[in-house]
Amino acid sequence: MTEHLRGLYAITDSELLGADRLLSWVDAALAGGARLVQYRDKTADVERRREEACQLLRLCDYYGARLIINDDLPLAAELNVGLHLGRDDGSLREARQALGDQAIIGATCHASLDFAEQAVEEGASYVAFGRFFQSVTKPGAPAATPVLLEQGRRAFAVPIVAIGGITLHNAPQLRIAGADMLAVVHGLFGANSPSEVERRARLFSEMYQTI
Ligand SMILES: Cc1ncc(COP(=O)(O)OP(=O)(O)O)c(N)n1
Ligand SMILES: Cc1nc(C(=O)O)sc1CCOP(=O)(O)O
Ligand SMILES: [Mg+2]
Repeated sequence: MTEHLRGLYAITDSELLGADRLLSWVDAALAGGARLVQYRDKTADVERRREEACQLLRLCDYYGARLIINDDLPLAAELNVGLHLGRDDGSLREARQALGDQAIIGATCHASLDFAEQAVEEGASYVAFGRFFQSVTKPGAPAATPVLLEQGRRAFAVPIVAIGGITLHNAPQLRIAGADMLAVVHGLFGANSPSEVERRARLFSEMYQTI
């Protein structure tokens, strides 16, 4: 499992990527080296969500990457994939029990080492800190600073994910501060073509081969 928890973590956004773009933009991110894909769809259309998640799972399988579902434990359990939970998205312990030992389960920790400690205790596979920069996708997310990544590295054995406003320009400082994964929405998918998404994904991924 841990070999997937290093490098680029591509997160979809239902407002940014309509149904016409979702698969080809994610395909490009995977072709560029993304190791995890999070399906983050905030709509209530259960059937479409299930269908899109199945299609994304097939793509992830093809590229040897792993799929994570945002917020929705029943869907993650149905597809036997990973799950990301925020502070108000339900119990990590229950999710771990439902999905089993091998599932990748991530937890939002904002800028709090205490939240991270609790998440690790409750069975999180990785802890996510952020937002590190101004985010187009989630402008109201609480702010964090890169020193938190250094502290998190020292305190926890699980991989550390950085999120929030990450671009090719500002990512290296997070990589250097200790982020195992860079979780990116707009800085990856806010592009006009799949070839541009693939180019960005390749450059994010190369940060984990060269530093
Ligand atoms: C990798 C990663 N980190 C943080 C989040 C944010 O989760 P949450 O606070 O539950 O907010 P929503 O994404 O549900 O709007 C995430 N999704 N992924
Ligand atoms: C979904 C999410 N969670 C965050 C947090 O800080 O917990 S920031 C964020 C948005 C990430 O999108 P972008 O890469 O476009 O900023
Ligand atoms: Mg959530």
